[in-house]
Amino acid sequence: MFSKDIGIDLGTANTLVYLRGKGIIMREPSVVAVDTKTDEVRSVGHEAKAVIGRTPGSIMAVRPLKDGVIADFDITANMLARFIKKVCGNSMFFRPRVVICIPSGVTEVERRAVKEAALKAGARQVSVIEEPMAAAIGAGLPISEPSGSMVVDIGGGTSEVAVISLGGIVAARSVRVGGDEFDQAIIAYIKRKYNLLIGERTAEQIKIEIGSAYELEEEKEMEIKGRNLVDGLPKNITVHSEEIRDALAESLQKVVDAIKETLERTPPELSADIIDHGIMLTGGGALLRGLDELVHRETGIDVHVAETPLDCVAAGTGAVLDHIDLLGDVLDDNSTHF
Ligand SMILES: Nc1ncnc2c1ncn2[C@@H]1O[C@H](COP(=O)(O)OP(=O)(O)OP(=O)(O)O)[C@@H](O)[C@H]1O
Repeated sequence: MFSKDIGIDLGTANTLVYLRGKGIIMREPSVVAVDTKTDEVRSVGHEAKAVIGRTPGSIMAVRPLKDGVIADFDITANMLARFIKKVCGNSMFFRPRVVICIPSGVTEVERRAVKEAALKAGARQVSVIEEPMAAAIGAGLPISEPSGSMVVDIGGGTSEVAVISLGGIVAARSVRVGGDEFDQAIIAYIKRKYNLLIGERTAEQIKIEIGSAYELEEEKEMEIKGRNLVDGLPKNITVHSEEIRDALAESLQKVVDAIKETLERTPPELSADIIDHGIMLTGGGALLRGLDELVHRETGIDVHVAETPLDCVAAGTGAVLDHIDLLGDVLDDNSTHF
């Protein structure tokens, strides 16, 4: 009754925390600012993201998870601990039970490492849930029924495609392509075409403001600032949505290919269900304009975008906490008790 059970979506781009009975209570970028002289963590989340690309020599903004894997374990553990403290307060009197969702590409060693980090941060019991399963539950798909559902979760570091039936993953594919690669593709394009160097934050802004996967009814344009590689001076240019679509095409094709490969490996009865129910897109990448249309054109199947794509995974971990009796089976069975 007093326990603060929490669900955590530990993503490469964002970390979200769900508090049982309350809903999502924290959304922060998975970024840590570290003082390289003392190895001290200065700040995490929004505060740390604001300094990316703007840090003085001794302070470095790090993203401890990259491409769907934990690039720096100690910093990930530190970040997780700070986030858990933030939502549970400093008093660890009522230590939380934690359901944590991690990218499905992580190794067994990393999975154990994340559990350990959560325990070190004060959790009483830690269970892990696969990302596409959490996304499917969060998007409201009928995962427990004997009917096939397809979910495509496009995050920062990875895109996960899965077909789920009877509470289990029947076919799945994970590719290390997501919002980060889209941003890098934009940086490379602008550099090649305009000799202009832009930062990751600008590239993400361009993607969100004018990026698209399919022709737009009304094409858009945006003025951007960067550093001219010819004379080294700051420069403004105007970019158009058609150009950004070109820049993104190759990366998007990798996501489409992963969907097609998963469909090819799906048992025929479940394929029939997917044709009836359509494909569900979740994760921040699902917000890219026209992505549903592109996937529809390429597969011939109806595509739906989840209502709040960025929240699906966290909402899914929360639903498991709220209905542990019904959904507990989707957790890995060897939860770690302290
Ligand atoms: N409106 C938008 N259009 C396109 N991309 C967006 C939009 N809003 C957010 N994104 C992108 O979504 C990504 C973050 O999505 P999300 O929070 O689902 O990832 P994550 O769960 O942290 O990553 P992963 O699943 O790889 O661990 C970022 O790359 C961000 O730029």
